[in-house]
Amino acid sequence: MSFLSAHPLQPFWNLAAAPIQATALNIALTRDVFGHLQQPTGAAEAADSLGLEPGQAEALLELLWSMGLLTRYHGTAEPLFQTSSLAQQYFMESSDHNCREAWQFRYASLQRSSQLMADQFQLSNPDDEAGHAPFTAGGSWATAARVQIGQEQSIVAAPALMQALTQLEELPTQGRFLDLGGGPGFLAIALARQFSALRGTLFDLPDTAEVAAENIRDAGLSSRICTLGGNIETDDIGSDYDLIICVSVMHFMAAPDLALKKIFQALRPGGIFVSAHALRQNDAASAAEILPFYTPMRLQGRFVPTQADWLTLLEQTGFRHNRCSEVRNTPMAPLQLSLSQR
Ligand SMILES: C[S@@+](CC[C@H](N)C(=O)[O-])C[C@H]1O[C@@H](n2cnc3c(N)ncnc32)[C@H](O)[C@@H]1O
Repeated sequence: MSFLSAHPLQPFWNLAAAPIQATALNIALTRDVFGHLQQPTGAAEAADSLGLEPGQAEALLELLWSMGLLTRYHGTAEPLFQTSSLAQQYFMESSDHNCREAWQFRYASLQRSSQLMADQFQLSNPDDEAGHAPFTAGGSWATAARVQIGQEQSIVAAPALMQALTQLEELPTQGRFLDLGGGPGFLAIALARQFSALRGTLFDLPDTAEVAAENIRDAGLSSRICTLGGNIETDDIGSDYDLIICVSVMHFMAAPDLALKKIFQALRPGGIFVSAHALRQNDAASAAEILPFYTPMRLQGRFVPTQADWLTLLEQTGFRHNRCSEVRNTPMAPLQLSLSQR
């Protein structure tokens, strides 16, 4: 089941992610990935022959597969990757149709032109704190919650998620909810507005929880939603919740299995856990919607599991009735909304 079609901003999120795909192709051509993958090869073996770390190779090969440049087979132990007929035809030196140098020339010259254009219009490089993605060094979640994630959540994510949540029959509409890693708080605000018998807690890092508290106060909902500042991995997140919602937060957990156990224990028996995260998909077209945005995170060692691995982890934690549906009109890429019961 999937909720709605893509957001009108989708082509523009894609534009922002296109440099990741272009960089991946440039890496592949520079390191002769297509020459090395003439036979179906696993990521570990490819890593060896390409001089990469196994995790690096896996993330790169999966991204190239989603771009139609590799074919992926299901091997017995791990997926196998082989140069696709398209890459064979256009990106191999030995081919009569080789366009490898042509593409790299255009790539480099358009990159230079883009920089020249920015210089001509005196566009400065955003080098201040607000310009950094918060998951890179120097970035701040609280600044992002106030500005960028604030916009994303209030204008795109919260309306999309509310549309999906209100269609879930099992969603508790009274009692206590927790928005774990809730950022600026607009989803918690929307939830409290929609269901007047729900009271909530928003948990996030202390500086970010303060931003949420301001937004909740501005929305006139301080009596129904409280905020709790802390670290999910080390601090108490409360207990006896009827509903826990967690959107795009697990990527940042060093030990996602332990975070899930904590979530499980914080629910009352029978309570509902709704998670919405980008999960890696099995078909190339779906993977192509997600990987340009999430491959850099994988390369930083962040948690971006496959949908199957996520469902297994939920089950191993003790959650029951786990199921996923897709929400397509979210910022950047579709999210998989999973619903589970303690
Ligand atoms: C990508 S944002 C998602 C925010 C919000 N859930 C949304 O969907 O818009 C990730 C959030 O997780 C929070 N976060 C990351 N690591 C955390 C940790 N260890 N403890 C508490 N919150 C954390 C960040 O502060 C941030 O608000």
